Amino acid sequence: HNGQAGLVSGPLKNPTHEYPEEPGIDARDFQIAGHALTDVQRRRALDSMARYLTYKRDHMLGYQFSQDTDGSRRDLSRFLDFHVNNMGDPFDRGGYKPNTRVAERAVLDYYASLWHAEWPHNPKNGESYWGYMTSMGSTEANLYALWNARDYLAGKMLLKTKSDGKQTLTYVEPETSPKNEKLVTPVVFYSQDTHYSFGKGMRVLGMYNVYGAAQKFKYMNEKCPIGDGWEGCRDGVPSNKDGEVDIDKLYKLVKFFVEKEHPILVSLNYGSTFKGAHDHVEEICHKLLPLFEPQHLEHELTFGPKQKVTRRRFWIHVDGALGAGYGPFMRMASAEPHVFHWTPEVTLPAFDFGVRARTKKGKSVDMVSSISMSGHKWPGVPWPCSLYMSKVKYQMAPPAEVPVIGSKDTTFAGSRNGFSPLVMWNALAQLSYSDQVERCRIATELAEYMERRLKEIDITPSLEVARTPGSFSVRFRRPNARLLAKWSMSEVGDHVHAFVMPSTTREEIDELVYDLQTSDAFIEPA
Ligand SMILES: COC(=O)[C@H](CCSC)/N=C/c1c(COP(=O)(O)O)cnc(C)c1O
Repeated sequence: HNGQAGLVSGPLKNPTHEYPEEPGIDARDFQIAGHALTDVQRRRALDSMARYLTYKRDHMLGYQFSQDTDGSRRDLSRFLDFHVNNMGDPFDRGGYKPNTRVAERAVLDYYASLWHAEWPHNPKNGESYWGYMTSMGSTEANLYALWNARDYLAGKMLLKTKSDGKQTLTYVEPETSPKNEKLVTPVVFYSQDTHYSFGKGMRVLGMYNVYGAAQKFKYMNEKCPIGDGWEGCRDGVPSNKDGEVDIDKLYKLVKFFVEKEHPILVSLNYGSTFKGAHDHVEEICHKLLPLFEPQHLEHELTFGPKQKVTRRRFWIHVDGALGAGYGPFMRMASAEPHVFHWTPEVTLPAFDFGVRARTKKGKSVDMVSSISMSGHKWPGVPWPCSLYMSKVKYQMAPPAEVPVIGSKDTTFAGSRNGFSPLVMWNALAQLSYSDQVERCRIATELAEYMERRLKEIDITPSLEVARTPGSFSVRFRRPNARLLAKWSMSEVGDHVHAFVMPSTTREEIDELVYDLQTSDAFIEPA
């Protein structure tokens, strides 16, 4: 239509843009313009979408999205009659009353307990947890972790609680001068297997990884502390073949930047994107703590106006987008096989707020500052959402009390999804810890089954099947585009992965194995 006022033409019938098409979906059925579609037109479009999604749901093996939606439609469709919005801090009442904060807080408490945080949230207790459910996926939770860490490490504003329990904003801004710039410029360490959205977050926040910091602060003319050279750190800290961060190289790089007086931000994967690997969080924390003593542990920063604040100058974040959802239950089963009647193939590393290390003087230090987890991966919420969790003592100052929403707001967004907390709550409320362990057992057995069946496929060249122990991701050589689309495969180089989730079935695996044995499975049509 020409955008003029008055009569407008009907929907365009011949799209001028060549959008990517999906078989079974005709873009022309979905075009909308000046005239409303008839009910028949709308229903035809929606029916075609339902048919398309049904097929794709039943053939989705390529992403770590559980396809079971835990009865959300059955139990929660009535809530689509409400305009819920959890804007503001989840622990405030907030001015917008159609909200589901009580469910959000219950979900946060559930994971705070599983992740060994002090709960319930208590603004007067710096050691107690604080967190919120995001409107985006773990990309938002990781972005928030980077932002929280950056401002904490730079000595920026923090929520403070006065003796009378009232929360005030203590304005702290480091008295930086050019010579002090390094004091407030954190260097971000993460493995090369880290999700690409982490790099997005760093660009948004103007933060530096090892390579960027070496460039900005002109360390490139010094010998890189790891053999790979500075170029070898461009995309993060090198990983091993299983997708876990190389601990020795991480240590050497962190040591280099501690000695340069930078604050240190380390993000560790727990269930990495492609290989489903678990960084050894507890071992890494124990190895790094001596580097942080004493200057990075109790560092006094002089702030204006003439305030001194003691801060840590390191932050350990755990990107548990996938693994923070199952990790607690896998570790429960490993710790008490007699209770759960199953022992996982490996004991996954400790990863949460319960990880502590001892200083040289024997003082016990809590090491993990924040955790992110996607709700739409292991738990099965049918759209992107996540949890961000940290501690009150690290919580950033909100913009001053926000009268318009009747709440302080330390979350990232303005309006916040209030439906996700309800879906998460409903999913969690149906399952006991034993049920959760059973989900892990079934998924593990299916991952082992998939690995075994794929390895039985005798083709040349080999399928190169691989699975990191303890991972639900089975990797193999990339098949043709038709099979990639059929199974929604995620590819890295000339390999793909199939992720086994609680919704995966043996039938799906058998059909995938059949497909991979067809004569053209690895041949692209001319
Ligand atoms: C190829 O797989 C992906 O890109 C998925 C997102 C789609 S679900 C697989 N992973 C997202 C992800 C993210 C980003 O989470 P989302 O924003 O929820 O997609 C953060 N951290 C890790 C370790 C991740 O694996």
